[in-house]
Amino acid sequence: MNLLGQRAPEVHERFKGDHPIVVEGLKTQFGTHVVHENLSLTVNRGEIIGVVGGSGTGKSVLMRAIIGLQAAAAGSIEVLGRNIAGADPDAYMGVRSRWGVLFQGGALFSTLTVGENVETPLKQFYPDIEDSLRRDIARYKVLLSGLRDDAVSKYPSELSGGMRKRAGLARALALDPELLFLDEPTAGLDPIGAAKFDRLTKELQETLGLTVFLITHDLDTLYEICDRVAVIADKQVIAVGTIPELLKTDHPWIDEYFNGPRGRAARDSKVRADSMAKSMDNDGPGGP
Ligand SMILES: Nc1ncnc2c1ncn2[C@@H]1O[C@H](COP(=O)(O)OP(=O)(O)OP(=O)(O)O)[C@@H](O)[C@H]1O
Repeated sequence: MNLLGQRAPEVHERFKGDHPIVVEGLKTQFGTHVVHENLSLTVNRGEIIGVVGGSGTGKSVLMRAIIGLQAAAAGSIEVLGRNIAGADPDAYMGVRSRWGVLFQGGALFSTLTVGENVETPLKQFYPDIEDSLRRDIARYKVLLSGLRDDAVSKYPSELSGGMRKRAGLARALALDPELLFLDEPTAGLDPIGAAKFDRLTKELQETLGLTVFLITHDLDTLYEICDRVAVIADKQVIAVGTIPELLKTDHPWIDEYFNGPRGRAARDSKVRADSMAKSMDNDGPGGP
């Protein structure tokens, strides 16, 4: 306990197991409206898993259940080896400090500057950190998220949509998380901004060793950075695998999603990008 009576997060080692998220037999519902029924999903450590599905199929509710914000009517949810559904408040706070979340729209506090937004989780979980150190950590996370130094003192209303996403990402990274949850991070961004955000996500995953749970409708994101994709339909995860693996399934939604006009365009653009990268590699630095 610190002087304010708050419990500091327990000291822990990084999770070394193979599966930082294991959901089994999950049921969620609002009144009589059942969103998930017997849903299971296992996420591999270090991967970027894309989560797709039609509107209203329960992608965000699944994320909220995994991070303990949505009660499960049945089933089990294990995050970083801890049972989330039945965790007591202390155990929950201990594991809660080990993930970061970028909600749809960024969910920044509008009355706080970007820097203060990023400082918020640090204040909550590490209230004993000195002010100047906390400010320095926040500034570092802002830079890590690809914003300029002067963004630290700006208010969310002074930022573009893309910058707000990066500010939300900086806050999600505040506690050096092992898991990063991103809910439609490229929604509303222009294609160039979206591609930059994708690259940033990939770089962070690789350099910080993150596992990323990424909800998206963006086919380019799936092709560019996701190791596997989980498809939600009919209240369950109906398939999970690499895109080539998913293409072999004969579910009509998966077929239409990946083989429809947008799916084909995303695939063609990925093939073009790969072949350009290959020819640049072959030409080498001295090539034409
Ligand atoms: N707090 C809530 N109260 C009642 N129903 C809710 C609540 N939150 C979500 N729902 C319902 O749960 C279902 C799944 O919602 P969710 O937001 O997870 O869908 P989604 O797959 O993320 O959709 P989208 O792709 O449009 O963002 C929807 O029918 C939604 O109306």
